[in-house]
Amino acid sequence: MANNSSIGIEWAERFETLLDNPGEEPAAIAPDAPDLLTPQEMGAADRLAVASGVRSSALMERAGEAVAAVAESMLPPGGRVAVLAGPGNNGGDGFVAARLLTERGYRVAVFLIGDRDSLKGDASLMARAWKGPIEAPGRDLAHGAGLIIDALFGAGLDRPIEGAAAAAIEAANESRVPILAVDLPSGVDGASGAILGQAILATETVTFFRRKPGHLLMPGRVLAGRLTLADIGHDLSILHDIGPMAFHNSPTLWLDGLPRPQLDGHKYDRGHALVVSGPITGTGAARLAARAALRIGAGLVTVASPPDAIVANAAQLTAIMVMRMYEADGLAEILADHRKNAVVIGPALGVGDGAIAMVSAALDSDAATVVDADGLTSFAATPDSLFMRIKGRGAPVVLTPHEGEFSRLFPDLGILSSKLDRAREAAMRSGAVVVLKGPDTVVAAPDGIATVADNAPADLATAGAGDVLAGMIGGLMAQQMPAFEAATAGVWLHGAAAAHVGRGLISEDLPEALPAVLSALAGP
Ligand SMILES: NC(=O)C1=CN([C@@H]2O[C@H](COP(=O)(O)OP(=O)(O)OC[C@H]3O[C@@H](n4cnc5c(N)ncnc54)[C@H](O)[C@@H]3O)[C@@H](O)[C@H]2O)[C@@H](O)CC1
Ligand SMILES: [K+]
Repeated sequence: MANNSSIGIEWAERFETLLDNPGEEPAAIAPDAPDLLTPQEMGAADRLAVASGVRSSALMERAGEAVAAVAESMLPPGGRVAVLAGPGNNGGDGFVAARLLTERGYRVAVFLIGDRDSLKGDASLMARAWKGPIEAPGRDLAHGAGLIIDALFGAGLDRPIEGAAAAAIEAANESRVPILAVDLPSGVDGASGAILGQAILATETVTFFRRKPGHLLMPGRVLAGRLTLADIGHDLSILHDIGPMAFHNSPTLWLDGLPRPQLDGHKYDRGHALVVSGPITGTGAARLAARAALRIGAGLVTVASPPDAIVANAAQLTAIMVMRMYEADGLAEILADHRKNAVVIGPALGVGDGAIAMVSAALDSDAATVVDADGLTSFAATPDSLFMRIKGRGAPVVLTPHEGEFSRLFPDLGILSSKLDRAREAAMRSGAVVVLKGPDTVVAAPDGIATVADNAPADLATAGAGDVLAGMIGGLMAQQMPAFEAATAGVWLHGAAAAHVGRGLISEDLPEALPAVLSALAGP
């Protein structure tokens, strides 16, 4: 099916290349290593490392060492550190960091939730290697401390935090002392970024081998603070066995596939994007999308305009063409010209039967289609009819809902706490690539491959920004970029364009910032 993604496959191939050329492999883990491992996958990675001959206690020692190193960067020698240790291996990392920091001249107090004798395995081993006192945490646990190390819960968190652990988290947060979280801020679910009961608000977090989705998804991203990724001895080949399905949205993933104008190329080689305009009262959204499609490199862009809005559109467009469109039949006629190979429909389209008919006409064509905004909301009562049309066509479809539009099309998926799972379920159900927008935009393909973006500045929450994104994705698909890659690249470029503009951003600025962003990506 045309919607299928190739990022997972490409990434797997890159690992093959890395494994075949070990000399080219960087010694330290690249900070933009894009794969994300769920806590379950990370558990598998730990087991695979141990199976390959690495001692589990060595992994924990290195994890504690990485925590101690970051702690040293946060507090001068001689400072007081309060380590909060939990009942599992996250606590074990805390005991290692406590011992190493004591050896390096820090004054360390360890507070344990639970009972030392109940600790198991490596955590028990590391607790025995800690020669200092162990206290039960009270309200004053942070008193006099210059740093708190949060080693309460990490990957093993499996229920809401309450009781003594919740009280310790509350005391730590209220103390205003900087907090260094081990692996995850305690209380944050590593798979979803959701808070289970109560969570640490960390200044910094050290995690191991690869980031977890919870480090990028909200609110986990905010609770984690600055993130350090530490290599604790996992071999990269492990990733090959695990086959991660989620990735941090970064250019590493899609830059090779980003369309570039060719010297011997022609504008007709770069596709023709059609953007459907709303009625006379709502034409600006289509023009924003059209401008974005042109800026991102589509060879030709046309706005299909209802007759009553044609003057408004024509008066404000120059390089972009305008065509008169008589409702759904008119759209079908325009799209019968197969050179128009991508269509963006939905921004300011209006909600109702007219919009349903027009989206259906777009989906009956051969053009790659982006359905956004009113185009989505119009199917709130009949989402299955939308999904049937998507599944019944050959060309790819990208749906770009924000949370509100998403809940109208997929009302039952609200119970899933993970945005990743919501987007994946929606992609599977609809047959489309789903872009679930927000500060942590997730792009998911029907086969389960997904990306999470973290580069959107707060300024991007402005009127019309979604129209620009839809146009960018449509413009990339007009240039033959596959749907999942186009959506992922579009989301990142959208965030980068907003960051380039900075404060005072309005949506009109976003297409205008693309040349600088694209040029920077293209290199010297
Ligand atoms: N497995 C390994 O080989 C390694 C693990 N490492 C560390 O180990 C951590 C994972 O260790 P674990 O799997 O032991 O998990 P955790 O240490 O995160 O917590 C597991 C323990 O907490 C309990 N628990 C879970 N939720 C709770 C709640 N809400 N209230 C009270 N108790 C709760 C569980 O029953 C279990 O006893 C990682 O986050 C990482 O910090 C590192 O040392 C590196 C090596
Ligand atoms: K933690």
